[in-house]
Amino acid sequence: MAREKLGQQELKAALDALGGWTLAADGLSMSRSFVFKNFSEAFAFMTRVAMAAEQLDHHPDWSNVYKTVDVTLNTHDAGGLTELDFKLAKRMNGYFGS
Ligand SMILES: C[C@H](O)[C@H](O)[C@H]1CNC2=NC(N)=NC(=O)C2=N1
Repeated sequence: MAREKLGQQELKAALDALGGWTLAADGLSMSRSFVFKNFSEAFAFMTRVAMAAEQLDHHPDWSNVYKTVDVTLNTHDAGGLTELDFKLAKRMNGYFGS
């Protein structure tokens, strides 16, 4: 259920409700850049997200340069975006504070 690809309308609604994330041109993934005050804060965020990712068994594609964490989410198995991506994205927004 949680790993089923969302339909076009579900996807639009979920993205609007979430806030801050951009849908890729092909519609198969979504991305957000999180910018922190410094490296420590960026890495603390990544640590919290890593715990959540393990809990959900759902993991981000991400990179970190100094105080910026660039994240892309999708569900490989489903070949697109699923409920799980939105669960993880919501946690990230929560840890970030918006
Ligand atoms: C076996 C295990 O459940 C899968 O490999 C999980 C792990 N984490 C995952 N994370 C993401 N982002 N997409 C997946 O399809 C995925 N699959």
